[in-house]
Amino acid sequence: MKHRNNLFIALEGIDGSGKSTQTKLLTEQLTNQGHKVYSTFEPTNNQIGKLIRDILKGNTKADYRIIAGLFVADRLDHLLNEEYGIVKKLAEGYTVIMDRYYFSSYAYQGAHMDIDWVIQANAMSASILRPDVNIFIDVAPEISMQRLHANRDTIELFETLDNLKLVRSKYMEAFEKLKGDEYIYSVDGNRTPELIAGDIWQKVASMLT
Ligand SMILES: Nc1ncnc2c1ncn2[C@@H]1O[C@H](COP(=O)(O)OP(=O)(O)O)[C@@H](O)[C@H]1O
Ligand SMILES: Cc1cn([C@H]2C[C@H](O)[C@@H](COP(=O)(O)OP(=O)(O)O)O2)c(=O)[nH]c1=O
Repeated sequence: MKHRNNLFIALEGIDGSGKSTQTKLLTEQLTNQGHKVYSTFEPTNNQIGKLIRDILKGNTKADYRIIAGLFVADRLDHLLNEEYGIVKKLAEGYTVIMDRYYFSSYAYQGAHMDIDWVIQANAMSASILRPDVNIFIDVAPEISMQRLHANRDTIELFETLDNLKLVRSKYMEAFEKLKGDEYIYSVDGNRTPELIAGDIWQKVASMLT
């Protein structure tokens, strides 16, 4: 395991698993400890990410293979953009927290097509930047659906119980396939935000110099 002053951390999980909540708590914790933090998310709010969100809302129709390709393109821009790219942010000494990265594609696009194809399609991103740790917030699909319905007006394309169950199983399949290449830390997300944040902080702190 790497011990560094600034890390590249990816948070993963099904919809409603608490990634945004934990990104916020981890950002606060790291900032309090004096780290420079850049927290960001995929799909992005940039041009390709906006097109993806439009498709997810059902406003624009696109074949699932095109959606997979758009996520690849959005991710490469997110890494390489000269203004806001993550490669640049890491070089500037920021710890980068990503709310979703390529494991989201393996799980969500892998639910609709050959997972090995999705992994291949993302090989360039993986060769540019692998997270120091992929943190998987593991929540029962039934619980995350309850959270989404309690807190949201709109439910997106992938947010049905059957799909969340399928996506969770695809995360597991991808973790198993890539366990030799990737560092994966799974945390029980069926608890209070504070308990989950405590486990995540312990893990991250143990990786920092
Ligand atoms: N551990 C938790 N227990 C109960 N509710 C939670 C927990 N974590 C987040 N929530 C709530 O569930 C909803 C989804 O959480 P969010 O952090 O937005 O998840 P994600 O980013 O993974 O979709 C939000 O309304 C949030 O306040
Ligand atoms: C990054 C990524 C997200 N997605 C999907 C997962 C989500 O359903 C949707 C939007 O992501 P997000 O805004 O993170 O939703 P949530 O906060 O509910 O988790 O995009 C993919 O299908 N593939 C990807 O590579």
